[in-house]
Amino acid sequence: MRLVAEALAVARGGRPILEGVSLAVPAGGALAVVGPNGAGKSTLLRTLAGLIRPLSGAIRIEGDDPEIPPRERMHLLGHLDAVKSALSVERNLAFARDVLGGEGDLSEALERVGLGRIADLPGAALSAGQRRRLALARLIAAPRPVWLLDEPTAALDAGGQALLGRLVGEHRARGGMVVAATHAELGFEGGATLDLGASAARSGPRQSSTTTLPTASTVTSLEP
Ligand SMILES: Nc1ncnc2c1ncn2[C@@H]1O[C@H](COP(=O)(O)OP(=O)(O)OP(=O)(O)O)[C@@H](O)[C@H]1O
Repeated sequence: MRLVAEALAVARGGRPILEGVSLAVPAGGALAVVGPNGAGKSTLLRTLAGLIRPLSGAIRIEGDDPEIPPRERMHLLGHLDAVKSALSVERNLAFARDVLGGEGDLSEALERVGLGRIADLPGAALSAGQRRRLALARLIAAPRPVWLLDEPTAALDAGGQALLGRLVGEHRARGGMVVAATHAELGFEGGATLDLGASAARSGPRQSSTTTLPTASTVTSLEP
């Protein structure tokens, strides 16, 4: 499989944000999307995820069943971790798994992200880092080949960041693809970078950005 976006142009609120943005992420590949505040990193991820319709351009997953829309192959881990306050941690995960269509074991996923002991706690009681860990559990409980991660280290402690690194490494080793918007160094081994531009916050839409990535054979797992 290969995630491909070609010549994306995206506007928000009637204002052009992205123009001529192309990328390609092969199986096992990782792409860090960087740029200053307002550059359009989240906009790009939301567009890839099918939440924003581009003005022009194309998004596809090569090598996949053409009948399946790309968005159904993607996980978006956004700024808002979408935790339902009244539901327990485990019910939150069950809900997300049902919506996303996964079959992963809930208890295993919660153990993996360090939330096993608070599976019965209501979502409202979670700290910011715990909410983020619950979001990571969704990646495990409902496996999908493309992970779109928006500032994935936000609110995570050192252990949580190491966990994220291991999960990403395992996902890539299985042939999964990762696109991460970030201000931090994520250390994705063998990954590529897409820079949405230094003048982003002040001027017009991002100029054409194209990146290609190493083939899967050159991409190995990520060290924690
Ligand atoms: N709902 C919206 N309506 C109109 N404009 C929006 C909307 N959401 C974002 N924008 C604008 O789109 C531009 C890109 O925003 P985006 O959130 O994609 O940037 P970003 O690179 O992720 O920024 P940050 O590093 O601050 O998270 C900004 O100028 C922002 O004001």
